[in-house]
This record gives sequence, structure tokens and C-alpha cells, in this order.
Amino acid sequence: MYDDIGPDVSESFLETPLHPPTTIMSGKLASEYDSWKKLQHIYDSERSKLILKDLFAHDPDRFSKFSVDYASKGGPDVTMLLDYSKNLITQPILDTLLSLIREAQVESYRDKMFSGEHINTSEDRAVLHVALRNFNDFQIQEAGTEEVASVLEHIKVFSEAIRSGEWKGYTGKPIKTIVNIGIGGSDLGPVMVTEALKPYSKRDLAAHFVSNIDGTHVAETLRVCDPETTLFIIASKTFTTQETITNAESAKDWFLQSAKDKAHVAKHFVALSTNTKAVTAFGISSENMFQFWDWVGGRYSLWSAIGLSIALVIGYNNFEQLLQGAHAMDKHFKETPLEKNVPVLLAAVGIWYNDFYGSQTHALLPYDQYLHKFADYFQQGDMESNGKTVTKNGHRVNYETGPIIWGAAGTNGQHSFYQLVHQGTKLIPADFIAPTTTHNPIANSKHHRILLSNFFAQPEALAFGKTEEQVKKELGSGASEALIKSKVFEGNKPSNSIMFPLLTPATLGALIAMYEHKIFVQGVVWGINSFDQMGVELGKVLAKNILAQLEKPEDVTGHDSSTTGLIHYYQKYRKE
Ligand SMILES: O=P(O)(O)OC[C@H]1O[C@H](O)[C@@H](O)[C@@H](O)[C@@H]1O
Repeated sequence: MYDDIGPDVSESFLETPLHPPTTIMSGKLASEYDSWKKLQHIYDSERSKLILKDLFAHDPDRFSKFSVDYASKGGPDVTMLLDYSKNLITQPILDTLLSLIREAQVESYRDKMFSGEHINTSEDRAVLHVALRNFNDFQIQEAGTEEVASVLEHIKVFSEAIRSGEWKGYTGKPIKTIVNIGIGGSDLGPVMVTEALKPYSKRDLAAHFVSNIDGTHVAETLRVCDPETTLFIIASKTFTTQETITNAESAKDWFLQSAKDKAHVAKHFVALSTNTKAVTAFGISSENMFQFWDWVGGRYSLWSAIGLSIALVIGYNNFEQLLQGAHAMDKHFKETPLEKNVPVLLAAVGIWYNDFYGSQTHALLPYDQYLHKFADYFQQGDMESNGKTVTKNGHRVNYETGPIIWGAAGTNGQHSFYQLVHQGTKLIPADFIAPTTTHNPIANSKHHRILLSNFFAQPEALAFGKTEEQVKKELGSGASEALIKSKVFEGNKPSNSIMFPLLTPATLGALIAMYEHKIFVQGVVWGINSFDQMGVELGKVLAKNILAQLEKPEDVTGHDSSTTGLIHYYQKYRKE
């Protein structure tokens, strides 16, 4: 059916010599690539034939053709199945998507990332989260990478001292509670991973995460803490983030109300940062500082010292397993041909919906309660990376870039938003994620079987729907036309299914790295810099200006009438 849109495309691009980087710097938009134009043509002319029901009916091997069995090479054993057969693609479409990825020189950019080239051009930085989990494997040239092992050793020694009770608080008691104070990349990764790996956690060490500047967050957390047995981890790459520094100051004040002597801060406060000067100025000595480097992006930093709270909760060995699982995925991404490369395939089908079908969002739907923060985590990971309108060369894109990421743990989502996914007007591609085995096989794994039956059923229902004939048959004669129509599921809604045996630290590491690289591939195709975050700046600057105007109504100047009206309302009704 699709012979005319030919699998030869990818080969012809393979034969095309790679352009030197300067050609890319001249600023081609993704929409100017030949394979992009070809995809547009395919979409326009073939879309009506892309019906999952037919594609499956015509090809009994569709599952085996469009699925990959991932197995780690080296490090802890991790296996994972990616089934992407329930996507609105054919082999020629996939080939053309892979041609696009080649034409955008993703492989060359990938190698630049792994070798430490400064691919974060706006900030002139390398992008080396892969160096944090490298274990001397890839050759990476960048200052700081030689210090990774010693920081890991510091994390190991410190986390063991806390976990064993050897580290004592100012009254000689062991630490019972940790409070990570950080926001964005200095919060979401540790929150997500400590939740995901709860079965590996030290249950008698309570972990809290304070991020929001809203005083409620720190106040409610301190309410359940004992200053004698609490360790505060101040996590901030820059150590200038208003929320984190304000929360940290309030935590220190609270602590000193009991401890009195500032010398006791050393036993109860540590810092994770790249900014030694600011850490010292805060009152934390450099021995209690865990270093990282400017080539670690905030949203890619859970592998760095920012992961200290993870190591404290699950133990250093499990933390290292997480890193090794990610490293094996890095190797897979670096060395596997595009056709079998899991992050590349996810990126390819994502581009198909995002840029040709016009899908605005992408749902992450883990059927694992431990992954309930997974979508939150990748909201930052994906949206802060690829939510850009301007290419690296300063051109405005004329296509869609990063999708809106959202989701919730199954089966909760089924009882809230799935209605719209099944029968709404929007096309919402989704990733269904599940372990074959649960950490909690209660009632003889009955819960897990029910959970998985839903995990299998939902993508099937989305893909194949329910026809009017089926509904009529079910309802029998006499059913109104309106009732019949309301029960029809159009189907043809795409999804990926990702399965693995058990959510272990190494598996989670691989899963996170897989999505990181998917984001990377898409960013390169769109020509954007996935590693800066200029979009978070403007609001911060305006807030700083407004903060200085909050006292008196006459100070409120320079705003539109709406903003002025809102501030005046606050000034009228506030109670200190
Ligand atoms: O770790 P920091 O420096 O406190 O930054 C916290 C967060 O701040 C901003 O929102 C962004 O830059 C994020 O990428 C970052 O994760």
C-alpha cells in the first residue's frame, strides 16, 4: 500500500555525507528537511489509510516488527519491552521518521554530547549528565568529570554514616529525618525516585521534600521534625534560587531556636551545589558541601550530588545501581542502530503526532503506584527542555516543538480523564508503563493481575474502539440513535506500551535515561537548545520588582490595570 513512499528514503540519507556542523549552524529549520516534507506528504495523502484495526489485520507480524526487547549490556541486568506497534505508522513512515532523525544529524549531536562538546550553545556549556553515571567507560573531556568518582565516594561515606547512626546530631542522637530543600531539578528527581524506589528505602528514616516558597510547605514539614534528629539538605545548583534560599533560611532559624549555637549547624545542614561561595556565605562549611558542575543541567541532576537524598533513602549501593542502569541505557542509545534504538523510536513516533497530527500533549501513564510522580518529573524534564520557539540559530520555528507532558498512575486516571482520551475530540498519544511483577503481591497478586488487566485493556480499547454495529448488537432493538452513538468508541488512538519485570533501581535508571534521550533526539530534530531554560527568567524578574512594591498602594507603578488591580486587592485585604 505504501510502496510509493519508499523504504529507500533512509538508505539514500545514509549515503548522504554528513554535513559539517557549520552547515547546521547556518540554520536549517526542521521543516526544510527533505524527509520532513516527505512526512508531510505522507500525512496528507495517506492519513485516512492509517487505521490500526486494518494495519493489524493485514500484518500478523506487526507486534514483532514494531517492538524492541531491550537488554542491558554490562552492569546490572535490566530488560524492557517497548511495544510501539499501536502507533499510526507503517514501515515506510517509520523509515522516513528515522531519515529525518539522520538528516537532523542526531547521531553526530549525540556523539558531541557524549564527548563533552559544548552543545548547550547559549550558555556555552557541555551537557554531561551521562558523565555522572559513566564509571570510566566513555572517554569524556571536560573539567570536573575527573571529580565525579570522589563526589560519589563522599555521598557513599556520608550516607552510610547517617544510615548507620554513626553521624550524630548536636545532642548526640542519630538522624531520623531528612528534609531536602530545593525546587525544580533540585527537587523533582529526588522526590520521584525516592517514591519509585520505596521498597528499597530505610523505613525508619523519614524523608521530606520542601520546594514551594509558600510558607505552608516548610511550616507543615517542620511541624513533624525534631531539630535534634533532623538533617537539612539544601539542594540548589546555583544557590541563588529565591524559594530554596528563603526556605533554607527559615529552616535554619527554626533549628537555631532549639540548638542556639551556630556551630551546631554543621551537624544538621549540608549543601548540594556548584556555588561554593554562596554555600559558605549561608553558613555551611565546604566539608559539608557536595559538589557538582555547570555541565549538569538542573533537570538532569538527580544522578549528581542532587541525588544525595536518594542515596540516604535507598542506600548508596542502590543509588549506584540506579546510575548503572542509566549508563547501560546510555550505551544502548550511543551504540544501537536507530531502527532498534529505544529512545530514538520513542522520539520518532512522538514527532509524528506532535508535528503532523497536531497532537498537543503526550500522556505518561505508569501502572505502578510507585511511579506516581513520574509524569510530574518529566513535565520539567521534557517541557523545560523542549518548550522553545527559537532554534539554536535564533530562527523562529514554523512547527510545533515540545509536547505538553501530563499523566497519572493507573488505574486512577481511568476514573477521571480517560473519558476524554477515549471519546474526546483530541488525539492524545500515551505511554503505558508497567512491571510484570509487583513489590507488593498481596492477596496472592490479585491486585497486580487486576492492575495489569487494565494496563493491557486500555491501549487495546484506545486502538480498536467499539463500532456502531457492536453497540447496536449489545443494546438490542429499541435503543435510541443517540444512545448508540454515545457508546461508540472511534478507536485508532495511538499508544506505546513499556513493560519490565520489576521496578528495581537499575530498571528505573534505564527508564529515566530512556526518556532523557528521547527528549534529546526530539530537541535536535527541532533545532532547539534543549539545555537552557531562559523561559523561567522573566517571571522571576517581574516578581522581584513587585515584591518591592507590595507595601503601599502608591508604590504600585508600571503595571497594566489588571496587575495593578490585583495588587491593590491584596493590599486592601491582607492581614499580616
Ligand atoms: O538548583 P537551582 O539552581 O536552585 O535551580 C532550580 C530550578 O530553577 C529554575 O526553575 C530552572 O533553572 C530549573 O531548571 C532549576 O532546576
